[in-house]
Formats: sequence, structure tokens, C-alpha cells
Amino acid sequence: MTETMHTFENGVDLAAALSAAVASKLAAAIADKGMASLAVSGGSTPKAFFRALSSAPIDWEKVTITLVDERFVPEDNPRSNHLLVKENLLKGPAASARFIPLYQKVETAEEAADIVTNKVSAASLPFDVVVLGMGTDGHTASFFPGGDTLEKALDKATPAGVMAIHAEGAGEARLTFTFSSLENAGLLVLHIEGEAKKDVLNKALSGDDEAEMPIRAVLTRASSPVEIYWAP
Ligand SMILES: O=C(O)[C@H](O)[C@@H](O)[C@H](O)[C@H](O)COP(=O)(O)O
Repeated sequence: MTETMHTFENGVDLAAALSAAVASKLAAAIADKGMASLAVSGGSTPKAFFRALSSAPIDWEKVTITLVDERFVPEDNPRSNHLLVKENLLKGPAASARFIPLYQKVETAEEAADIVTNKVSAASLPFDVVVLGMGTDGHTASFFPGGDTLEKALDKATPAGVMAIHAEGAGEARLTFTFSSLENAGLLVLHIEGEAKKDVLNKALSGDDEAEMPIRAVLTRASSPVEIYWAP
């Protein structure tokens, strides 16, 4: 829909500005309705942002945090996004937030998706804040090019909730919130760092094939404006 580019000199400045923007949106939601919800991405980019946000002076007991997407691995696996959030965000003041994991100890990602969809929808949707990342293949959340359920996951008519998705570039099976769960967030952020990702973003903005670059769904069809945070 519309996007605004917020450019910073470095990742430290970006983390400070992004955490201030996210904390202020969460505080406004708490003031307004007594609670707030936040869905964050995993991967390597958000660490500094998580650390900055964890000390924000807001009423964390009223905040529900979950993941935009998760790898289908237990929490103690180094590839777990839950582990990343636990070690970097759920500490200090933010340790009193309620965290809803996407991974469940069941056989398949499909079963886990059903369980977690029931847990999250009523409590947290629509999200007050969603922070997306982007891979150099143009994926966001776990909307991977070539993903077996990509078309359904990106269809706005697919209900809000969590789906399983399998793709060659994803490593393991994935759990992802559907597009309709993310596109209407009160604050919708795309957080990317490095020149390579800026090039990927520019490529995404210059075309419209979502199967090739699923991030295009967010850039062109999200009903909320997309706030892009970038640093070299
Ligand atoms: O679990 C994940 O992999 C993600 O949530 C994913 O969508 C991530 O945001 C991008 O892959 C960027 O990852 P990097 O920050 O590691 O480049």
C-alpha cells in the first residue's frame, strides 16, 4: 500500500529508534484497551532491537508477545526463534510479558499450527505491532518462494492464524502466521539491514510477482502502511 523508509547510520541507532516506536505503540494500546500484542521475527537481524526493547519502561505484564514465524524445532535448538526471543527480549522489564510459542511438541508442523491458532487468535489479533524481516530470496515471515502452501498463506481470504509451510530454502518445516494475520497490524514494520537487503527491497518494489518474491504481498497489499527501518 504505502511505505515509508526510515534510514539510520548504523544498527545501534536503528535499534534505539525502532524500540522507541514499538514501545510507544504498545503503551498506547495498553492505555486504550488495557493490553497490547506484538509479533516479532526471528533470524539474525533483530537481536539489537530486542535488547533495546527489553528495557522499555512499559507495563509488560499487559503485553502478549509471539513470533511472526518459527522453525519447527524445539526451544533448545539453536535455530529456534523462541530461543532467540527468550535470550534477547524476554529479560529485564520485558520478562513479565506473556509469550506464546508457535512450536508445539507434536509430530507435525500442521498439528502444531492448529493448536497454536486456537491459542492466539482471540487474545492477540489484530496485532498492535508486527515486525517483519526479509531474506535475500525475498521471503518474509515464512512466506518462502516455492513454499508448498505459499499461495494459501498469502491469500487475504485465508483466515488469521498459523499455517505450516515447507520450502527448499527454509531449512526445516516452518510455522507462519498467515498474511491476513499480519497485514492489518496497528504498526507494521519491515526491519532490514545491509546493502544486499536494500537491493532486494528495490527489486521487490520494481515488480509484482509474489511467487518470486513474497515480500511483495506486504509491500503492495497490506492495508496498514509499511514502515521500513533500514541501516547499512
Ligand atoms: O525465522 C526466520 O527465519 C524469520 O523470521 C525470517 O522471516 C527472517 O526474518 C528472515 O529470514 C531474515 O533473517 P535474517 O535476519 O537472519 O537475515
